[in-house]
Amino acid sequence: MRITVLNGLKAGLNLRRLILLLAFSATLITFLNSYYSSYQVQKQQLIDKTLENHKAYAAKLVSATDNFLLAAQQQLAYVGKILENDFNNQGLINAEAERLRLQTNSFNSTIIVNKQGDILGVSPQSLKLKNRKVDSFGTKAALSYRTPMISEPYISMAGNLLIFISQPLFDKQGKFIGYVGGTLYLKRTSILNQLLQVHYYRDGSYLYVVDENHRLLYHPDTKRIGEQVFENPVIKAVLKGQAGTELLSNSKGVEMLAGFAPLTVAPWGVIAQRPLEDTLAPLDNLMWQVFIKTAPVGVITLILIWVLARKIASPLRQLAETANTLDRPTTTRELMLIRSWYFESNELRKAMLKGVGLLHSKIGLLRQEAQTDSLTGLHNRRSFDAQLSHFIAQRCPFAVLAIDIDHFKRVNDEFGHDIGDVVLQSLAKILLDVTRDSDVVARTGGEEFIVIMPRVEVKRAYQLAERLRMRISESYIDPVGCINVSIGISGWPIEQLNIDEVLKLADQALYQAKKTGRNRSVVNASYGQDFATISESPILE
Ligand SMILES: Nc1nc2c(ncn2[C@@H]2O[C@H](COP(=O)(O)OP(=O)(O)OP(=O)(O)O)[C@@H](O)[C@H]2O)c(=O)[nH]1
Repeated sequence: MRITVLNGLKAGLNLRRLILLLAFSATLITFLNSYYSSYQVQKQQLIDKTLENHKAYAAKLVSATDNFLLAAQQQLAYVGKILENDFNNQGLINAEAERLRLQTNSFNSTIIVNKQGDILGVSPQSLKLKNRKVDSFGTKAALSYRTPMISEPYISMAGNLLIFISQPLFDKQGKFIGYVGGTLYLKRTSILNQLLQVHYYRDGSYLYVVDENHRLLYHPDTKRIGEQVFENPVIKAVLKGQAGTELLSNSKGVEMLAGFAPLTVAPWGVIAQRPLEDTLAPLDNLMWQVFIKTAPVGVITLILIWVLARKIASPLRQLAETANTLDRPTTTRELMLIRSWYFESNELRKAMLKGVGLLHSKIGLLRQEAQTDSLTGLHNRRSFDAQLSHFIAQRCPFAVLAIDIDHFKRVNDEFGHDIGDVVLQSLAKILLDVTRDSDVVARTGGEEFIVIMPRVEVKRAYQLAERLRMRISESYIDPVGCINVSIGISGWPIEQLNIDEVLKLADQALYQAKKTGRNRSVVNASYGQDFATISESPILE
């Protein structure tokens, strides 16, 4: 039973495992939760910060580009001022075209055109455009619109993708006489892409510029310059004149954090963006560092929880195990040895100790009651049998006296049953008084008693029986007076005799004593004729 219970405790759920489960899961959930929420908060902060930075970055680039375009237009206007009074001076025209390109480095090429579209001046000369008629989209548009202009991108007569910035020329009367213009190459080195490239970061951030036709005017991937991009929410927003931030998927499906702003001088938009993955890469590393730093503390915490769980569960576990064996005599000592170091387990142990004390005293009482004759306090039949078995098991020889009160019915009849009980109690006292401590005195029936005398031979038993009988017959029992008893004697061991036969022999001898006149002791005849003779004790009536 004990083994089964212990196995049950080991195999199934127990307090220690429950505490461990609870503490482990609470710790793990707390750790994961704080780890996850800290990751989420930091991620959001990083995204917000990156978006804001890129918005500011786009705005800064817009301002720089606006300034550049304004400056470029001012330079053209200044050349116009010089030429309007002297538009027939070919030398001046050549010199101004050259100065415009080389002095400020704003343009890749410059041209000065009359109102008929004849190219009067060009720089660099290598373009070989002088005296030719304008033929490209931008140069023709400048001729027809006659206003300060920034063209959309187009392929020039010389085969370059470019934009054309122009300023109309008017004479003193305000009549249109031609224009001065400069190109910015989009795919080759120009002041514009130098300006934008300055802000190229190595952290994965990049920017691009689009015009009103969704065409890329600038992009770090020069192959894409000139490409039109329509399915991009940020481009749509910036071309509507909006500035802001957005987390979007680009044309290649890559998640981007974008800040954007529109130009004021041209219908263009600047978009600065950074892949989300690149933005979050340092965070992943940071979180890994946090994990590495917190892991030892986490492991130590789990070990502490494990140790504490054992310590908390240990006394309760021992109490639970002991609770299954409360009837064992060693239980109290086992309970005392349990280290109940906290209030509840200590109270439980105290309660169990109290319970075990009560249980043991109750068991003792019950055992005593179960073995005692309630009227006389002598051994009862069950206890007598047990004692007998003990002697037999120990191979201890003994003599048996079967004692019966003579004419006890008369006592009952004359004095009543209660007085009869008093007589029985008095006889029990006399028997205890006369016999030795090692003898077993039992009341086995109404007025029948048996005395077992260990290590006493039958002959000696007869002498003792006689002494006993004499003592009883001399004892005055109020109000009955003196009573007599008859005693039958047998002994063990005798070859071939078992215990029932020994008792039967004692009974037979008692019957013999009654039959031959009562108030006498008779040894069973099977112990020899001598005993039969000596047992003819006088009848005292
Ligand atoms: N007071 C009392 N009487 C008991 C008790 N047990 C048995 N008796 C009585 O003991 C008497 C036994 O009577 P009998 O068996 O006739 O024996 P006896 O009168 O002693 O006569 P003999 O044994 O032949 O000498 C009966 O009257 C029973 O009622 C008991 O516990 N208390």
